[in-house]
Amino acid sequence: MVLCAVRRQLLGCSSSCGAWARMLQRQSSGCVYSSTHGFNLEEIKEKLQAFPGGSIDLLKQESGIAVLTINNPSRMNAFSGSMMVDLEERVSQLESWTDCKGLIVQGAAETFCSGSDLNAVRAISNPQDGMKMCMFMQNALTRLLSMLTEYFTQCRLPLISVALVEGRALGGGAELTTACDFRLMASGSVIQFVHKHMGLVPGWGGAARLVRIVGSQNALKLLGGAVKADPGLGLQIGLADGVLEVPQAEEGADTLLQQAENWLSHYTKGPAPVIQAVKKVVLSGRELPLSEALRTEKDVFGTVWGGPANLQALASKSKHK
Ligand SMILES: CC[C@@H](C(=O)O)C(=O)SCCNC(=O)CCNC(=O)[C@H](O)C(C)(C)COP(=O)(O)OP(=O)(O)OC[C@H]1O[C@@H](n2cnc3c(N)ncnc32)[C@H](O)[C@@H]1OP(=O)(O)O
Repeated sequence: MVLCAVRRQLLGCSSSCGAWARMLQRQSSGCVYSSTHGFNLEEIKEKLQAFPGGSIDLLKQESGIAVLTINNPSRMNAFSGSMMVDLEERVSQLESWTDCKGLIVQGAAETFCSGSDLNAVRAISNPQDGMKMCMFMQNALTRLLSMLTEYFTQCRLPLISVALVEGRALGGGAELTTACDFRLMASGSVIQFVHKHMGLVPGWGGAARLVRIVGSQNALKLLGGAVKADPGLGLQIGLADGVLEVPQAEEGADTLLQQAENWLSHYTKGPAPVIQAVKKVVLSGRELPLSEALRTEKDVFGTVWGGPANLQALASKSKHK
């Protein structure tokens, strides 16, 4: 009890010990949902594994840029239950990759993702199972984007991410694009929140993130109208951060993935600790109250001030006396 009182005093936290303990437990688990929400990770993983098909493949490269591929081409890269479990495990792998700087999320076979596997959706269409799948995917995608919430106040995946959208990103696939910092759309591609046509709204956190990306009016139009956002509209409303030309068959043209890596490398060039610090200070500036954001910035600044990259930069400028 004393510890709670001290912690409350130090942090000005007026919450009860119980709430603080629950928050710490959620914070330490790094997730939005925990057992206090009736969320049992192992139970939902077992249920999702019952719907096999496809995979989520992860390639970690020397450059510090990883490539995550949604791989279920026979189903337009629809997310089977086992792919949802794969995704959570790949996020955990990325969180333990200390040299990470960037991530590109793409789909296999020239398309992005057509959302949840409808066969799985039909089988778990009861409210209880739907809620559990929703909480599972929200936890995984919140960690992927390393969004800061009142429970998840530590950036565990400080990399800069890009959704490389080719073909179609529909439903949960559209939501997955919003769990990346940037979206690069190939010519002819479409991002469409088709949820309304399914009698649904986003459940993987896509609505909350979409409002932050395009604003509430544009989000209302995209969701209310199930609007097909092509690259032109995407650029216009800020949903897309760039448009890539699909390379023709001629030899030597950069693939879409190479174009995306070239684009991302402008922002990930430099030592991993510095790039990771950039993501952390931007995240906290975006999502924390000002005083907390300033404290976080101070703390992150302290991790790079006088560090190897800083000292090397100073040494290289020593001739400028
Ligand atoms: C939280 C959101 C989340 C949820 O509520 O759980 C969702 O995402 S719900 C799902 C939302 N997604 C959709 O509604 C898209 C459904 N698919 C389509 O509309 C079309 O397939 C397409 C993506 C527009 C492509 O159309 P087309 O080019 O005509 O190809 P096919 O329709 O023949 O598809 C090829 C093949 O792929 C199978 N497929 C496609 N999408 C899915 C899917 N989401 N789930 C399962 N299977 C899917 C489709 O059935 C075809 O298979 P075969 O019939 O065996 O050839």
